[in-house]
Amino acid sequence: MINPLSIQKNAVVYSLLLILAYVITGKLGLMLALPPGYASAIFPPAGIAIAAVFVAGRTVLPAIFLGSFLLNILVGYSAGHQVKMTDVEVALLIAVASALQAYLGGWWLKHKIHYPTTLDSPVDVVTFFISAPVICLISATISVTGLLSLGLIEKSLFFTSWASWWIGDTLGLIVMLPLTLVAIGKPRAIWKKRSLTIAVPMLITFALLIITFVVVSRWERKESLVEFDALSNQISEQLRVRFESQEAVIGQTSALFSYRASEKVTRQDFYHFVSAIKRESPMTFAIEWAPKVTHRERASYVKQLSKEFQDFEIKQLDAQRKLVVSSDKDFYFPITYIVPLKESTRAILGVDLASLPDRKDAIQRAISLKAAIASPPTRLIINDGTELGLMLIYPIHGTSQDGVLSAVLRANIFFGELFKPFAHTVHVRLTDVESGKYLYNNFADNQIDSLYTRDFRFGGRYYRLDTLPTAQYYQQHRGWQSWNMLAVGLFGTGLMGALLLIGTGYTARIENLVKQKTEELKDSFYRFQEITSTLGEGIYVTDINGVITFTNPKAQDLLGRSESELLGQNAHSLFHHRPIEGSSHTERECLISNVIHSKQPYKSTEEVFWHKNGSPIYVSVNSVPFFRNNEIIGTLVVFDDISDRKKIEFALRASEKSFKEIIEYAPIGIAIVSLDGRFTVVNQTLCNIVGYTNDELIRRTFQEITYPDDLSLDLEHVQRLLDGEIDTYRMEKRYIRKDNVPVWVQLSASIFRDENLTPQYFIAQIEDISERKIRDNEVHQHAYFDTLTKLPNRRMLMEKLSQALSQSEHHQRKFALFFLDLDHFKQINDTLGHDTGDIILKEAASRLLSCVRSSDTVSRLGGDEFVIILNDVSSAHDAQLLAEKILNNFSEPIDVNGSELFIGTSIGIAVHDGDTKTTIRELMKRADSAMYESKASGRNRYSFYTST
Ligand SMILES: Nc1nc2c(ncn2[C@@H]2O[C@H](COP(=O)(O)OP(=O)(O)OP(=O)(O)O)[C@@H](O)[C@H]2O)c(=O)[nH]1
Repeated sequence: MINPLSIQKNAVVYSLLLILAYVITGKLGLMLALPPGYASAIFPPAGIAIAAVFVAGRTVLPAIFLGSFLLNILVGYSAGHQVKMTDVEVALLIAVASALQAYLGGWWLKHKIHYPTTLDSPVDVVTFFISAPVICLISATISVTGLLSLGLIEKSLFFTSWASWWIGDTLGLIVMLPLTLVAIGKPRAIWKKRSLTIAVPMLITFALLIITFVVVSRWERKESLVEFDALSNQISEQLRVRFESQEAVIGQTSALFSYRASEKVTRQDFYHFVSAIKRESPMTFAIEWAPKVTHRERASYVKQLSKEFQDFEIKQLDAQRKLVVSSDKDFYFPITYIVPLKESTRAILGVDLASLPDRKDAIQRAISLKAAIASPPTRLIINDGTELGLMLIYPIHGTSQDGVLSAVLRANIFFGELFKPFAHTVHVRLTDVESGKYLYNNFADNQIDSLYTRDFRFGGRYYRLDTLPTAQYYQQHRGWQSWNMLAVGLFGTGLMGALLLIGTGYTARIENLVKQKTEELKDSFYRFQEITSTLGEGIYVTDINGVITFTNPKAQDLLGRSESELLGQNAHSLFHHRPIEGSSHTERECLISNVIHSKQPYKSTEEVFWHKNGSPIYVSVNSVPFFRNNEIIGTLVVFDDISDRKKIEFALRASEKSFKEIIEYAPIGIAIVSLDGRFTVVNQTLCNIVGYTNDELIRRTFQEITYPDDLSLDLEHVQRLLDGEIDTYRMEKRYIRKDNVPVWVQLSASIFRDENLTPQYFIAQIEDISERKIRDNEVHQHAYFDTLTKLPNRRMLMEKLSQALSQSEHHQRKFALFFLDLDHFKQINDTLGHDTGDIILKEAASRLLSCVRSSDTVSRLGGDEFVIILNDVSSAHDAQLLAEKILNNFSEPIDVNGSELFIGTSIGIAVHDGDTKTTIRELMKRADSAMYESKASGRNRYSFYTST
């Protein structure tokens, strides 16, 4: 919690400090001012004040006002030792101007350069530098105009005063703002740091500058006073001459008395003689003769003088300095002769010189020393009695009358006339050393010390001549070099400050940036290290020369080398210089290292690195170039141990090889068939089965080489496989060999699906079953067909009969069963031989077949017996037609080895009408019995079974 009381207390302390700083730096600044006036090359408080407003705002204005006021009062006080009303007015005026300037300047800077500021950007610093002289126009203009209107500076000095004021404030601001900010500015950390980098160099430069300025300005002042010294000497010399001239005047006058030693010097004599001398010495106000008159002689003396001057009396000054008749004294020195004698001097005739103590003293000394003695500065009796002057008194003794001569000198005239021509350039002060009284003084009130002093002895007294250059002299002889040097130097100091601000700001920023970046880098390095240390992949970083600069623990582990064994080594030479087989490759040929040159990432699924123990490590590698500012600076290589994968690969390759071999050498045909039916992999056995070479076969589809009759069933199965209804199927089918011969095979097919159960391809196993088919056919033939005639045998007949019977019953269709027995066949056999008999039998079978439709069945029951199933018989008539056709056919002779033979057949016909109760056996029996009927009826005929 902030204590409001402590804030107030702080505010008071800060205000006091600001006032103190203002007054002290102001006083110091003014000490550098060139006389006359306020022309200081630097006025630090102006800068402090503006900086204070810039930092703290307008709350500091009262302190600035007070500081300025006190400073100017102090200046006025030290000048005059007492504060006059004008001093107060000036101080108030300047305080208002200073506070206004500080307020507007601080506000403007705050507006342009936001506070808190590090004041280090060139834009801010230039803004400050441009703003400073503009801001400082305020106080200079207001204050100097004020001083002019108060009559404190001459019109002619206005511009130089204004300019030096303005420059002083500007330089004060330029120099002090950075220093003030160093002292109290925020951000504190930055400004505090700058006390060494900015404040110290600036203050040292500042101090050196001031020392140089003081030395140079002293020298310059000395130079400027050369003329003053000459003038002072001139004045002094003239004064000496003038003093001596008065001694001469009095000496010449005394000669009159020596010359007329025995006679009385008459007024006439005196007038004539002294008037000539007086003409030669116009600065002498009057030359007087005052005889010594004793009290006893007083009456006669007065009486005698009264003849010339009515109401003559010996007079003296009373307490009010009024001339009254002298009181009685032992003796008197009444002024008797006076040149010039005019209205103003006539009044002092009769005045007893000895009635005034200082003059009496001089008279006595003159008489005793017998020399010209000057009186102390004294108020002359002439005019209103206020005028200062002195008298040079010379004793006359041993002549007709004793007395004193006195030369009266009016200070204003006597010295003024002398000093007047120098008045513009030199202040003169002439002091009577003994009394300390000034005979002449045109020094200013506040000037005490002189620059030139000379002592004189005149009339037995000591006088001191002091001279001092006037403001005008200074004005005319002012050497601006030192001031200019100081101003330029201060500007340079400010400029140096500015450069230091920019420089230190830049340095601080860079330092901070470096610090921050270092932290970030450290952070990111630790993070990087942390991440990389936990990674399953090996990582190493190389510089542009392929030298390792970083490795992670996994890389060290995989390569079997410690970090120190890896760092600083060339990665390629150390563990990637040769492949498993073949000769070593150079780093330039190495694709991982070549990333440096190609500037493109390189990815390899398989590379070989070498373990320290000499064993190969199979790795996948990702080599990425590192760039900084578009310049490649190295590579980051991430590698992963793929030994496990490699083992599996080897195993797979081996198993694939075995698998291929198995397929290749399998005794059955094996094929991988794409989903659209194309053979993609086939083995030799399959090629052999279908008569195509491997290349020919894999250009074909199974559809192309499937026997057309078998295709639909095959495709049906395939569809069911694809639909997932079945996993495998088996079928016997035929392919068409390359030579167009169908070949029977047994196909076993399955489908391969990926992990998403999406069908990928078919796997087909194909077995050549041609031989089995033939065998089966033969067996079938034997089982169901008669070997001799190739007609269906009894077994087949029975099956066919069964079918016919069921179909007949099902469809309510009729069929007819013919039972045939060749007539007298035994006889043929017996006479012509068994072979002939066989021929007859085959011919009979052939003729029977030629009489029926393909849908009918002709079978040999055995011996010379045949049975025909005549399907779809609409009536007995159909059977009758066939019977007749057969008989007719049999009527044709049979050619056996060139001999014509005739054979007849007896036919028995049983027509089945769909009666479900009738069995095969019954039916056969009926046909058989009908046949017997035909035999019995004479053979070579047909009979229908009748139930009677
Ligand atoms: N050549 C030959 N003769 C056979 C074969 N099978 C049976 N036979 C003879 O066929 C003759 C059949 O005679 P039968 O039908 O009994 O007598 P048939 O001479 O035909 O007189 P009918 O039937 O009364 O006209 C027998 O002599 C059998 O030996 C055969 O496969 N080949």
